[in-house]
Order: sequence, then C-alpha cells, then structure tokens
Amino acid sequence: MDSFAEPRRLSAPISLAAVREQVCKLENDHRASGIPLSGRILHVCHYLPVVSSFIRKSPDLPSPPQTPPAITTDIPPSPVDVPPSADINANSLEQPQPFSTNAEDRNASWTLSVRYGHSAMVSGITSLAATHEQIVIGWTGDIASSPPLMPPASYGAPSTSGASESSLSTPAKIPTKDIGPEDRVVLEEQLARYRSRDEVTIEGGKPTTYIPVWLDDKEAHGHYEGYCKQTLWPLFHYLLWQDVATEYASADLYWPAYAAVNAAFAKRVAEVYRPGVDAERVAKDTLRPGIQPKLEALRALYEGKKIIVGRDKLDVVKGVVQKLRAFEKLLQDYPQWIGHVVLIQVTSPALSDSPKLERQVSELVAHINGEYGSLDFIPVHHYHQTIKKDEFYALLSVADLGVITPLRDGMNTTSMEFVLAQERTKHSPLVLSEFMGISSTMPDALQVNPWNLGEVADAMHRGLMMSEEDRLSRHQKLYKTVTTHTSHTWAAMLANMLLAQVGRQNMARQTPAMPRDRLESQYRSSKKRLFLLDYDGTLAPIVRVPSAAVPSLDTLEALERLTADPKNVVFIISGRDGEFLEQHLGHIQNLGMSAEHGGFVREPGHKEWSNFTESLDMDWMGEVLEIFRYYTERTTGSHIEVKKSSITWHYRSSDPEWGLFQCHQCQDLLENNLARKRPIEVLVGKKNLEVRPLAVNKGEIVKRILYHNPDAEFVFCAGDDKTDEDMFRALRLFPGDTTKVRLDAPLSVTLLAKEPTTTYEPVDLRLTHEGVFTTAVGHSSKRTLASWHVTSPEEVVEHLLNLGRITNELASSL
Ligand SMILES: O=P(O)(O)OC[C@H]1O[C@H](O[C@H]2O[C@H](CO)[C@@H](O)[C@H](O)[C@H]2O)[C@H](O)[C@@H](O)[C@@H]1O
Repeated sequence: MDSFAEPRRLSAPISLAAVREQVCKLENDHRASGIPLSGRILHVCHYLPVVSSFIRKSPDLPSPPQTPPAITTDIPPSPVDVPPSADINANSLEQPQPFSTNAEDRNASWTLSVRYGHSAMVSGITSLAATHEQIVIGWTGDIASSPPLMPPASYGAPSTSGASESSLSTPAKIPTKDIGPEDRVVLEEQLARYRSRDEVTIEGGKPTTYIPVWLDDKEAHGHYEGYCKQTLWPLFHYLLWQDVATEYASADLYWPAYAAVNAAFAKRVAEVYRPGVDAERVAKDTLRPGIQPKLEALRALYEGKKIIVGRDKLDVVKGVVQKLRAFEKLLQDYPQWIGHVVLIQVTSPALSDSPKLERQVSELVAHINGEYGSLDFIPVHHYHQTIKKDEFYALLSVADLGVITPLRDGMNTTSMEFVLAQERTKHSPLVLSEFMGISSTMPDALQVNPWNLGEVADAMHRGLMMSEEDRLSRHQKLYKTVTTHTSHTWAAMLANMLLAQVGRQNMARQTPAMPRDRLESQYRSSKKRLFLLDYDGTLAPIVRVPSAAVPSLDTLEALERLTADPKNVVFIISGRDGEFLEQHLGHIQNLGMSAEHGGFVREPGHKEWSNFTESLDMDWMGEVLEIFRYYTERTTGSHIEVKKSSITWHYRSSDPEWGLFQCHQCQDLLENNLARKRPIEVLVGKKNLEVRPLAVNKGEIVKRILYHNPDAEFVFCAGDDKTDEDMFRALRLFPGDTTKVRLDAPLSVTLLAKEPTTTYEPVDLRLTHEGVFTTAVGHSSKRTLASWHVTSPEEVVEHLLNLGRITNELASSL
C-alpha cells in the first residue's frame, strides 16, 4: 500500500497529503521493524535555526502575560515548528524589560524561538532526526532583547515570502559583547536542551544539539552580508561584476571579518567533531527498507515508460529552465518518445525566493504538458518541494536516466547519489553538465553543454537507448569514482591546493597596508601638509553610471575638516571635468581642484580655472570622437563622455567580453594610427578608454603643487587607477634620504607662463621619504608605484576623517 499507487490523475498525479501520510506510516513501520539506523551528522550553518532572546527583568514590575498564551501539547496540522518559548522557559511568560548592561544584575533569562526563513534547511535538518543524532553549529544571530511576538494561532508553514514575518514584532538588538560569560553559559545549556516541535513529535527521534558560535556582531555581518553575499556569491555564480553594486565588493574590505568568523567556526567545529562517512552512508541509505515500496509504486505508476529524473535547487544557475527546454527538444527531435518518456523534475526551494524563476518553470512545464501531453500522458511531472530521503532514493533508483545539467556547479552530490542508487537497480546512465566541478572526475557520464539544447536532447536520447552492456561498463567506472572520491579525498585535495596558493602568494609582490600610527604621527608633527586625492574609485566608489558617483556625506565631511586647517593644502586631482567637480565639491572652501587629468586647475580659495591646454593643438578631438562613435555603435551599452580637452569612451554597461574586445580594437587603432600623428595620449581606465593631450598628466600637477609648496613636510596622495601612477611616480622623486631635493619647474608651470621669458628656478623641497604616503586603493597584490595600500574608498575616507579629527584635537589643545 503506497501513495504512489494512487489512480493516475492529470493535474497532480501524486497527492502530497497522501504522500506525507504514507511517509509517516512507512517511517513508523520502519522503526517497528527494529532495524537499527544510526549515525551522527554535524551541520555547520551560518545561523542556528533558533532565535535567542535575552531578557533582563525588573522584579518590581508586574508581569503581564505574553500574547498569545503558552502552547502546550496541541500540534499544528502541518509539520511546522511553532515558537516553543513557553515550553522551554517559564520566564518567557513575563513581560520583557529593556536591556540593561548592569553586570551585577543576574535577574536575566533567555527565551528560544523558531527562526523564520531558511525553512528548507531547517526542515531538512529536522527530518534527519528520525534516524540521526545531529549537531548543529551556528551563529546565534543577532540577539534580540525580547522574544518576538507569536504569530496568530492559525498560521501555517513559515513562509519564504515573508508573510509570516510581517506579523512579528521587530525586537531590539543586544550587542553580543554585552552578553557576559555567565549568560553565555546559560544560553548554551538551554540550547543543548532545546527540542523543536518537529523533533518532539518524531517518536524515538534522535537528539539534535544546537551549539552556538559567539561572534562579534560587526564581524558576523561583514562575513555574511559582506564577503559571502557581495564577493563569494557573485563570483561563484558567474554574475557580472557590473551587476554587483560597486567594484568594492572587494576581497579585502570584508576579508578580515570573513577570516575571523571562519576561524571561530573552525575552532568550535574542532571542539565537537568526530569523524561524521559519506559514500558508505549513502550506499547504506539506498538500502533503507522504506525505499523498496516507493520504488515499486513508481514503477507501477509509470509502467511502460522510460523515466528521466532530475533534482535541483530552484535557482538560476541550476539550469532547470534549460533542462526543460532540452526535454521539449527531445520530444520535438525524437517524436517517437512522445507518450513513452516522462521527466520527473524535483526542485527544492533556493536560499532566496525567485518568484520569476518559479513562474517561468511552471509556465514551461504547462507548455510542454499542453503541447505533448494527452489524456493519459503527462510528459513532465514537476514537484517543487523538499522530498523525504526514501522518496529521493526511490526516484534515483527507478530512473532510466539521470539528467543533472546546471549552468555552473561545484561538487553536486545528487550526481553521486544517483550513481550509488543505481548500483542495485538498472545501472542507468547520467547526463551531466560539463560546467560542474565534478564533471572532470566523471568522464563516463554523457557530458553536455546545458545551453546547447540540441546536444542535451541528443544525449537524453542516447542515454535512453544505451545498450545494457554500455550502461554497465559506464556505471562501473562511475561507481568506482564515487566510492573512491570520498569527502576526505576532496577535502585533502582542496587543502593541498589552498596550501599551494598560500605558498605562491608569499612570492607575489604585496603593497603593505597603510600604517595608521605612522600616518598619524607624521601628520601631527608636520607644519605643512599636502593632500592629493584622485576622485573616482578613491573618494567615491566605482558605480555603473558616471553621474551617479557622488561624494558621500563622510567624504564631504572629511574634506571640510581637512581644508579648514590652515596647515593643509588639499587638492582633488581627477580625470573628471571641472563642471562635475564644481557641482559636487565646489562649495568646499579652500579645496583645490585639478580636472581632466591635469588639464585644468582651480587653486584653493579661487573660483576661476587655469586651462593648461589652451595653447595646445586640440584638432584631434573631432577625429577621436568619430572613432569613439564608431565603437559606440558596435558596442551596445557603451557611451561617450566629452569633456573640454579629453574624451572618454565608457563600456561598463556593455557585455564585458565584447566591451573589452572592442576596447582593445579601439585602443589599437588610436595608438597605432592617430597617436602617431597627433599629440595625444591614450589611457586605459576602469572600463573606459580616454584620450587627452600629451603634455598634461596628473604627475605634472603633483609636481606643480610641490613646486608652489616647497615647505610641505607631509603628503597623502591616493589613487586607484593607472592615471594615478603618474602622481605616485612624481612623488618617487624623493626616495628615503634626508638630503635636499631640487625640483625643476614642472611642465604645467611653464605651459602656463604668460611671458615666455619668465624663468622658473628649481626649488628645494623640505619633504623626505618618511613624510610621503602614496596610497593605492585596491588589493594588496595590485602592481603600483605607491608605497601603501588601502582596500576601498571607504577606507581612504576613514583615514581622512581620522586625520581631520586630529586637526580638531590639536586645535583644541592649543
Ligand atoms: O581620475 P578619476 O577621478 O579617477 O576619474 C577617472 C574617470 O572616472 C569616471 O569614470 C570611471 O568612474 C565611473 C563612476 O564610478 C564609472 O562608471 C566608469 O566606468 C569609470 O571609468 C569618469 O566618468 C571619467 O570621466 C574619469 O576620467
């Protein structure tokens, strides 16, 4: 008796309620059989599936009951957690009071409740309690100062749409550092005893122990929302960097938090880890007695038909849409399969909801079923749900073909589980995407490019038609791979690769991080200081649209503070035109500006601009514009920025590969044709190509500023791209000696000379190497002439704000 044996229906061949009922029954039967299933699983999760709320109570205040009242024994119809705080801790009936950090106050308690969201992960973990002892290691999450209110009694499953969350109150956060050691121990003890409602209802279920990892709040968020979400996730999913908010989802900004959190997790895991088998365990799992009846039910349900099975998480990179299209192509190109093959596609919810993708998949399934189905034949059976282990292995075992075709994936355990499940049944072949890490170790799978629908359809046909002999021979090789490439092998390989990288990294050139103390002490002791600051990518993060790169409030504040100090001379030295700089920074008193890579200068305290390009031959601009227009037409998304004496072609919003290719072509044309005849320089910038007059560059402006400020003792010069290297080069005129440095009149000074007879004498500078802080913005491994590096514009601004604070401090101490 099994739910899969239900009469066939057109819309939903298997009733979920019936399946759930049957699964419970089978599990109970299984337990009654007395066959011991054991094992321990260690889960490392970012968050524990339990929310911890910390309450300090004032004994003087009355304790009104919390709403709704405590839940005792009634179990909701769906297998869903309810907040068990009342069961766990009688104190939770009392009204939470505002948090106080009084260390003497021990009148405090913790309440635990279900964390909403991550429902797939939580239910997955809970379901394993039937057979496995489990340890869940995770961050506590932000500690709430009071328990969240309970949702209405009639609520259903935690909704990933956020519907349930909206009915909850948002409790205030308590900084983790304010939780003392004693309170931490109390929570750890409570968590060790915590049982979710599902665990409680699983008769004879094994215990799950929740172990908290205590993290610094800033590091925890920097790790997850910062490095994981902004750097790793886009990187490993081949998202275009231009689609990520800024380029400064940089490796370094959140790296310290990421490393610290990993170290904390590793420490905790090492404390509790015991050697937790995989291939062996899966092989055992495929023998579970619950599987056989389901397998037979599936066979009966799809009798006479070949079964293709796919099981993927429903996110874009898993290629479910492409797989469905390929299946349709199979039915188009090989119509003999219509009525004789079904695709059972199980999708589990992804980490974040994608209603658009869900809709796309449902529409595609409906389209294929409408187009190729009939009264007694449904080609695609799609189940968007988390399925139980027995059902999963039954599906894998009964399949005539496994199709796992992500657009990009790593290890993909489903492909391995498929091979193991097939060992005792049909030795069915596997169609695998070539874009998976595991594919290189599975050459006996039918490997395909998931984007090539015809190729995937052909592979499906080939797999379904494969001779028994070929199936067996391929299966045996795959089986050997899976059983010998255990998780231990993978871990050892990865560790070796990492160690090899670490070795290599030490050999690479690294620019040291800005020494904050040294910077501060040089700043304090200097009587005159220069700040020479690039704009884009240095004071403002790189963004997709140039006009959107406006200065932050912090940037403005830092510049205002520094320019207010009469000892400081502050210049913005940018490739931008004067109009842009004036619009966003023009109001700052005493801020000097140089626009268009040194072509123009506005002295501190002045309104008018000096144009160094006035006397230059600018006829080339029309020719460059024509060439840029040609490339703009060929490169969708690119555009031209025309400035007074320079032109920039931007391709940040274009297809990255095509944009870069076109950029190279255009650069080649400009350098090998126009630049040989005209006094121009071609600059390769950040997703741009710029052309400016040969005579001017940022280095000349730096020299000019030094020339006019020979008594400067401190220079902070920061930039992020190649044009800023000219500034660093100009400042490298003064390597670490204390002897006087003589500076000839820079080009920009002589260019501006109204009277050609004016002579500009060399000047002696007071600056020494120790007072020069050339600073590259970016990764420490970036090749640069700068002496120091910071990782992001935010870090530049932080240093500037700090120096501004020192100015205030020095002023107030006078
Ligand atoms: O010398 P800079 O201040 O660094 O200016 C260099 C160029 O920056 C701008 O373009 C760059 O930043 C944009 C905004 O973040 C970005 O969208 C673009 O892709 C980058 O190339 C600016 O538009 C140019 O005029 C400057 O020459």
